[in-house]
Amino acid sequence: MHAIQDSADVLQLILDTMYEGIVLVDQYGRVREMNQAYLKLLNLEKEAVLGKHVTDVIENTRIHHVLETGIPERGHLQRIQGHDMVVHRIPIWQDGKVIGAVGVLIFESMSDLYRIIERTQVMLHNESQKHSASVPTEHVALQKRVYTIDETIGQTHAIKVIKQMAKKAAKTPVTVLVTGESGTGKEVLAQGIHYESAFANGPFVSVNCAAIPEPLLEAELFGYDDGAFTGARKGGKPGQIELAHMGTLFLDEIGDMPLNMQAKLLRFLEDKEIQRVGGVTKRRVHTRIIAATNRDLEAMVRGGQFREDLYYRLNIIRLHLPPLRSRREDIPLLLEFYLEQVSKHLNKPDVCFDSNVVQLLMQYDWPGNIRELVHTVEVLVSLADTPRITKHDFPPHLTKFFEMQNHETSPVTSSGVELTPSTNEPTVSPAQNVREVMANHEMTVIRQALLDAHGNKSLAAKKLGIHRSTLYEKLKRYGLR
Ligand SMILES: Nc1ncnc2c1ncn2[C@@H]1O[C@H](COP(=O)(O)OP(=O)(O)OP(=O)(O)O)[C@@H](O)[C@H]1O
Repeated sequence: MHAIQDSADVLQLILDTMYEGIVLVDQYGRVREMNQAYLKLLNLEKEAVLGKHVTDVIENTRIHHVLETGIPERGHLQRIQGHDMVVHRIPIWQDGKVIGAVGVLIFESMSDLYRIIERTQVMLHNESQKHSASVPTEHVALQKRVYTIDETIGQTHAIKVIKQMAKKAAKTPVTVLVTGESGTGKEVLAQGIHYESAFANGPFVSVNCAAIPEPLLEAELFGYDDGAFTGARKGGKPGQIELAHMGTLFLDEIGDMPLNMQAKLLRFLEDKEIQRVGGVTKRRVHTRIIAATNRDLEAMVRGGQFREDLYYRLNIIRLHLPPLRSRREDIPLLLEFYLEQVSKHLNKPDVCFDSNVVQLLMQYDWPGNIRELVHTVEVLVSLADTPRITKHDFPPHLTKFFEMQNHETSPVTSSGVELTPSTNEPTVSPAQNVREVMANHEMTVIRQALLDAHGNKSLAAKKLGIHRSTLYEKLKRYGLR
């Protein structure tokens, strides 16, 4: 890896790595910098934009107004190339004068926005639940629960069985292990259990064990006391376990928890007591644990990467969420639900799917499961030029999937994508089994996503609608780098 030369290189690298479009203009509104993401979206070369007035480069921009007013505009909608995009326009002040402005275009972050909104709702819900202890019960009844088990979408037999089991689990305080591929709804189900359990008045605390660097995980989970380490906050800090007191602790990606932390978690499960890092006293914590993973814990136990005793402690009630491709009848329900949600959010109430689109999407494999479906609906709705979304609006990886299917199926109609399961079964040679075909397809989709993301794995994972750790696993499995 080349050493990064100086701060200018670092800045350029940061700008060009971001997937938000960034434009910098001087006090006269002339473009001084535009990053790769923005250039790619506008389909322009950097040389063609530098020095030009921003109004000659970006449609419907108001960045020159921001230069005049000096007032930032955050989260505004701007129509570019027929699509509504969310932008920030930030003036740069120096010595009491506006010397330029930065425009940030967040053109692919609808799902991020929704996730923030979802989290805020959960936080608000938790807050209101905390305060509700002192208000009359009618107020509690009026509270809108964010996710109940019944609200989660799914009518297939497998899902109905899981919902029934989840309801039973909610009535007990025991540990639940939720398994299933990334994006199948493990956290949604965990929230459903929480809000229907005796812990519902307490907080739902979610910890992603894969997202926290190993050295920080202990302090994050168990908290720390005053002076536990250099830079430790004065007065110490409670850990996530303590914060989940009287509520639910959701340990996501538990399979990624390092062995030494597994031992500490096991001790907590046995004693129900925690000791903050650098602390001497023990604190009793009453919380229900729901753990989740997309990894094969049994294989990890056999391979010595996951403690057997912890596995048995966690695996008291096991709920396995099947991948979306094995419950295809739920796809139209999910499409309908998210179409309504997204079109409301984007203020495009008339948008609908061509019936053929739903039929096609039912045949897609959804490697990123429901998360990928949600993301796809967001992309389709936000980029739709006309109210009726057709197959021509599909993102490239979907079009490619159906082209491949067409290639493998016979006969195909003139439109090329009129596939129905009864008439156009994929022609799979006897030597190939379904698993092989699916793996080949998955490999192609991943390769394409990596190419599209110029090798940036986080971006590729985002495009695929899967978690980064899942992408790494798949790359390893397929020997891709
Ligand atoms: N049954 C469902 N009904 C409606 N939306 C769902 C359902 N299940 C999941 N979703 C949506 O799918 C997305 C992914 O769900 P969730 O985060 O629960 O998946 P996960 O299995 O925990 O993923 P990961 O393993 O990557 O953490 C979220 O946007 C969620 O709202």
